[in-house]
Amino acid sequence: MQAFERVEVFKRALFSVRDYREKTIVIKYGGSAMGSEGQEDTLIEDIVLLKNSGINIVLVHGGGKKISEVSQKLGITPKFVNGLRVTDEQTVEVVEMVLSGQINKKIVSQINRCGGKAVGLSGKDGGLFTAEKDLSNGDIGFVGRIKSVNAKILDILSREGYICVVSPVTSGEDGRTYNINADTAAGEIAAGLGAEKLILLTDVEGVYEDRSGKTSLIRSLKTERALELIKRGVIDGGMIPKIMCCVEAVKRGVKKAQIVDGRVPHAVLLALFDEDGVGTTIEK
Ligand SMILES: Nc1ncnc2c1ncn2[C@@H]1O[C@H](COP(=O)(O)OP(=O)(O)O)[C@@H](O)[C@H]1O
Ligand SMILES: CC(=O)N[C@@H](CCC(=O)OP(=O)(O)O)C(=O)O
Repeated sequence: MQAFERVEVFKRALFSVRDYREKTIVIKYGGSAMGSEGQEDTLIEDIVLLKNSGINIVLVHGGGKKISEVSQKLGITPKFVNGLRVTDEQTVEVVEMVLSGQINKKIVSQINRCGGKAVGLSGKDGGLFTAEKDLSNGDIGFVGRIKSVNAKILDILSREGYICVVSPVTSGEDGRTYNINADTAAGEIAAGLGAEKLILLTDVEGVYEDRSGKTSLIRSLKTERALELIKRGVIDGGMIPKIMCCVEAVKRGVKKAQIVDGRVPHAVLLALFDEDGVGTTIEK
């Protein structure tokens, strides 16, 4: 790259940092993007760098793959309805152990080791989420629907320099533990905080129009077309809750939502500073 081209890149990045300063970016880190070689270190680095540049970061993580692995070891066969895990009493215990225990604490300690200040929260902590049983897909057990997000707790921690790392497990008003899809939780948090952007990191480049080939990556998607692609069956499985949460988030005031390949090193920096070059952007 020539010197003048490099300068252009620096300038673009500096202007973007200025535009995002003091705004909130919600990042959802999906289980299927976890564990690719070297990628996790760059994600943690990016998050700490962005926070140090004055951008508020909230990281919501999933861990569906790991939950399925542990469940299978315990003789439970994972079952999904429209991308949501059928969650019986035994499964919800596995979900809480894996998400709020193992994965949340691992990410918190990685951020702290990298020079950031991270706090791990589940929906239970500080009353982050109020929830009730989600019956929109029939009765699929202890799957929750978020009724409200306590944005204040996230604001207080953010203002004090903390990066909030959120596990999508919470209690319902009935005192039971509920499993919430991490995309849905991230969308609710983004809407609750009036975030500038919601970034979903996953294991595909973005949304494909034709699942068989890379050439069909959709760069930009309006909410109506996104819903139509679900109806036509082009979008299915774990991509359904992703699209639904993006659609809901942008309807409720989040400026943009982006689905990007989280297996790529520095995926978050690319999503913020090379917006047109990566993933699928969902706008109203
Ligand atoms: N139209 C589509 N374009 C891309 N991926 C799709 C589409 N429809 C369904 N998918 C599936 O959605 C998956 C991502 O969802 P999921 O496995 O739940 O990831 P995560 O763990 O990141 O939440 C992709 O790996 C892909 O198999
Ligand atoms: C209700 C429901 O489906 N909950 C999810 C929560 C974890 C998650 O969403 O993880 P990913 O982002 O890695 O898919 C589950 O049990 O798998």
